[in-house]
Amino acid sequence: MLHKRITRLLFGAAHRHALVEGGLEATNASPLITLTQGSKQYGGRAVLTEISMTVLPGTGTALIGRNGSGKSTLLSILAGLLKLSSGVLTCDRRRLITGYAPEAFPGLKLTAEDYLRCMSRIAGLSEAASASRISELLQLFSLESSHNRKLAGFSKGMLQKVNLIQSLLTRPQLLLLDEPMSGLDLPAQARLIDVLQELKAEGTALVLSVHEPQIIEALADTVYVLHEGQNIRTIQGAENLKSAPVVNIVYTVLPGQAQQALETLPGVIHVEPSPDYAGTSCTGLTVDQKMSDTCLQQILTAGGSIVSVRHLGGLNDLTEWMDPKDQIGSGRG
Ligand SMILES: Nc1ncnc2c1ncn2[C@@H]1O[C@H](COP(=O)(O)OP(=O)(O)OP(=O)(O)O)[C@@H](O)[C@H]1O
Repeated sequence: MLHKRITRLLFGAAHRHALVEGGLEATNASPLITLTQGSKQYGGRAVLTEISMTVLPGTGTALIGRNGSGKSTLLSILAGLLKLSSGVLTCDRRRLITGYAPEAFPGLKLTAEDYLRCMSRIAGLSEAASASRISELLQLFSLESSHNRKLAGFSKGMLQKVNLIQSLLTRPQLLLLDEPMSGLDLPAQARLIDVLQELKAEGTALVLSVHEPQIIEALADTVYVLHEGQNIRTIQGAENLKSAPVVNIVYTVLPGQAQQALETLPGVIHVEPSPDYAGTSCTGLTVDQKMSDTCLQQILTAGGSIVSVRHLGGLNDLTEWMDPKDQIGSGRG
């Protein structure tokens, strides 16, 4: 009974995706899942309205928005655990290996190790593979000394670690995490970011709901802002996904060597050609705000002229939808 409940709760995702597959084996570049105009209603009340998104392998997608904006609902739909009221969710893989860590995780009567072994069996891991992966992950999250304790006696942060571990057991192609940092201490947050960056580099697609800009900077390529169930804004591009404020400087083209020296300065995020100004070719450079004075000085010293300087807020501009916390990140390393 418990076995069935856990399967439905946490591994329903893989089974459901098998049902909605497109039928063709996808190439690396094709989307893992595509949601087209997905809407969800509860008792006639709209909680998601015509959301469209595409999730590619090796990418990070962040969902942000205030409480009740629809993030968890959207993740459950992507996991295949919740049915759309209208719209279409397609999966381009014959069988998509999906990891899903829901927002709330039950304090079961099983020990952490028994629970994780049970989840590994359901996922089809061999006894040997399961033992070594569980031990590796328990160690990573500093839970090895609690492996024999019952989950019912775990703290919120410890339960969240077990929740994350179960989602990582099979090295998923698609990893859906609902507020993954919730309850984690700073070292655990830093370790989780490292693990997620590694998985992403290996091709796992991440979709996570988050409240912290620093996490977006570390992991996201695209951010969807949800408000009252609608996607009111989509943000892409490294220069737009920095947690600290950035500055965009447009200047007249510099001699090759001077330009190269400028580009190698720390804090430079992005360089691209800019439209001509008064018949002179220009370059646009985006840089961390704290390095902007150094860049301006270097441009002038190299004989360039400054055409414009624009201050961009970085993700902290989105405080309406997120909770910047300076201390996250500082616990890293
Ligand atoms: N089973 C349900 N029945 C009725 N309404 C629901 C149900 N589940 C969620 N909702 C409603 O859907 C809306 C979106 O909820 P959801 O949990 O997706 O928001 P969220 O953005 O994840 O919020 P939070 O940041 O608080 O976790 C809310 O108004 C919520 O009350």
